[in-house]
Amino acid sequence: MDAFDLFRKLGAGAKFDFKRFGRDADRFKGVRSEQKDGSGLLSGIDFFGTGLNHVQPVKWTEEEAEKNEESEDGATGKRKRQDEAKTVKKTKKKKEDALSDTEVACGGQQGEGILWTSSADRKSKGLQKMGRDKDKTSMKRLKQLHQEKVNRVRALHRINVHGCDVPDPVSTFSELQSEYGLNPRVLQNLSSAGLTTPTPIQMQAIPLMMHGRELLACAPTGSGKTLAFCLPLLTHLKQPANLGFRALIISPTRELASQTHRELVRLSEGVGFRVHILDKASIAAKKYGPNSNKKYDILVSTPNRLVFLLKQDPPALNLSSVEWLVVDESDKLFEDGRGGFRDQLAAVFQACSGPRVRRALYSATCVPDVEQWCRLNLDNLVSVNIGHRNAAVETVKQELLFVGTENGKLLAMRDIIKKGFLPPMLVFVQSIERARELFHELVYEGINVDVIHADRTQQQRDNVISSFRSGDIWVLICTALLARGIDFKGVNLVLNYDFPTGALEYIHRIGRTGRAGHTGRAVTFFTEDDKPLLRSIANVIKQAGCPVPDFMLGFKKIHSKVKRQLQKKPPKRSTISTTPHFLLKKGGGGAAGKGEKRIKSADGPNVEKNKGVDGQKKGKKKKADGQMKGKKKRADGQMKGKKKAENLQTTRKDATVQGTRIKKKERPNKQAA
Ligand SMILES: Nc1ncnc2c1ncn2[C@@H]1O[C@H](COP(=O)(O)OP(=O)(O)OP(=O)(O)O)[C@@H](O)[C@H]1O
Repeated sequence: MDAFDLFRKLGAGAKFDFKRFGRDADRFKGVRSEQKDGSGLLSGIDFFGTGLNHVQPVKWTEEEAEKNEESEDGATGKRKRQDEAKTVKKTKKKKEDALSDTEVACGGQQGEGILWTSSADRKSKGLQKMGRDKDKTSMKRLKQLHQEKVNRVRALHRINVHGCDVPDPVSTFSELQSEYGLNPRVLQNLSSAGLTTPTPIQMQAIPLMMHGRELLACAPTGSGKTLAFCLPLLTHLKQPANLGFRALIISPTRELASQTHRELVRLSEGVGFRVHILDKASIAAKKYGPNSNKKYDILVSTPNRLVFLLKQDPPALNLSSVEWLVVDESDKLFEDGRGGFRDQLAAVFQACSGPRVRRALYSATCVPDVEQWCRLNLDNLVSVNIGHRNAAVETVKQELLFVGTENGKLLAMRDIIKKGFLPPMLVFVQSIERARELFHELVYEGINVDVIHADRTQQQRDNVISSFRSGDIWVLICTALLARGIDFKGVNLVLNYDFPTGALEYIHRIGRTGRAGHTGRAVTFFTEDDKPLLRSIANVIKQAGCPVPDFMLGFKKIHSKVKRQLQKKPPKRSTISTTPHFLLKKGGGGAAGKGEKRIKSADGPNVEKNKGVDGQKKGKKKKADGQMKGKKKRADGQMKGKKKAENLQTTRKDATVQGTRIKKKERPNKQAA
């Protein structure tokens, strides 16, 4: 027996993989059988060119083998039959595939003996069907891999999305240029502002808005929501057009509106967009009324001013060209009753009557009411949440401090000042009256302190804000007016002198520090009176990873009705003031502000209703904090003018005021009203 015979015998019955070993078969000059039937295909091959065909017929496929075995069994039964049917189907398919493969492999040259083609040849001739299948599979696989990558990015940045056909998040600002046509000049403005990488909310919300999707976005305080809605607006509008306002942004306070306005102006520098903010109603009516030239593109406003203009006859503003309506601090604007803006918002939505209007709602907190409204009213809504909903920002170190009584608060506050703190500090109180009282207590401590609330004139408010930004004021006492959206760079400490009226207000208040990745600290005083809300605030603190005593978490949960009541009407607290009332009145210090006259705003009664959030008091006679008297004005104890001494009374308090003023002179407050 020669080597060939031996090899052939050894190889008898073995399957030969022609796909893999086509070259070898070629080398050994295999001959193709003329039989078309696959079963005879291999038996016709003379592997070794001996002219003899001793090779045992080879079973065609494993399936066929199985089939044969089954039929030999003679097994019956439904399941078996089903299995058989399946197997037959599979076999048929495989056979077809094999046949077509064979046909391709044979090059269609029948009757000339088998001409084995190499695998390279077969590839080149294209195993078309297999190729197509392969393409499909690889496309599917690629898609799957891409989705996995997108999911990983979202998980990494804690981006949660709900909705269909959500575009992929972007990871750089330049992607916005290449994929969505962001104006290169805007990109340049971004980088000049030092903004290089998008924050998580920007990564996901910007592509969504670029695709024209209506959106409910919820992301922590200081996480860059403003940019997340400003960039898509600028891209969508492309360039200035004299069509009237095409984008509208509503903010709950005048301070926030002007901050957003500034941001838009900065971003669109060099592009030419006309970004406006509603100022005085009378001027606005002329500027934007029916006879205006419509040379404006983007409007930022508080709801009250806007509604005031819309309600004029004829309306002093036309919003029918609006293509994007953005509601910032959406949960605040959806609040109804006192302090809320629901009715005004409804009027604004109605006025944006154009067929192409898209809406986006943003906030750091989200309430079920807003979510439900969005589900019912927005088109193909997508909701985006970054991290946990309604959670405090994790970059703030939060503390709760029991201070016993109202007097205890003042002592604790003085203690903070005495021990030393790093300015700037924001101090929140629950009412305008308490803001004044605290101011008059602290102004004698010799620190740069000022106060802001809705009863101060717009000019005073603007001055206070810019002084605080520039570092002239170190401690700023405020009401809820500054709780939302205001972006003071580098606030180091937020002090909740009065307990917040709920968890959401707490989240916004403490969010004035620890912004854009910076760290901050928040201290919250509490007394027995604050027990009902202690549990929910403690939960927020715990969720952010800060320690809270366990007993607080165990307090009884209060009914949501009680919560709502507390939100609207915080507990009555005894006065902060340590000076008898009659002395304050006599001195005109106005701690209680009793001498103030309430003056109706040009914005109508709603402003009055919403004081503390969106109010500007106007009129011929203005008195802020009871400080202005006739022509002589004092801004919360900081007196100006030549005849300051006239205002000084012979009270202990006024003597101290004088002392404070001397200190103030050492650090002149340029912006003081
Ligand atoms: N991509 C970015 N990279 C770095 N800083 C950014 C980026 N985007 C925004 N910022 C900065 O982060 C700060 C906070 O942004 P912004 O005021 O938009 O926060 P916010 O999410 O609207 O907060 P709030 O809920 O309190 O209104 C701003 O000073 C802004 O300039």
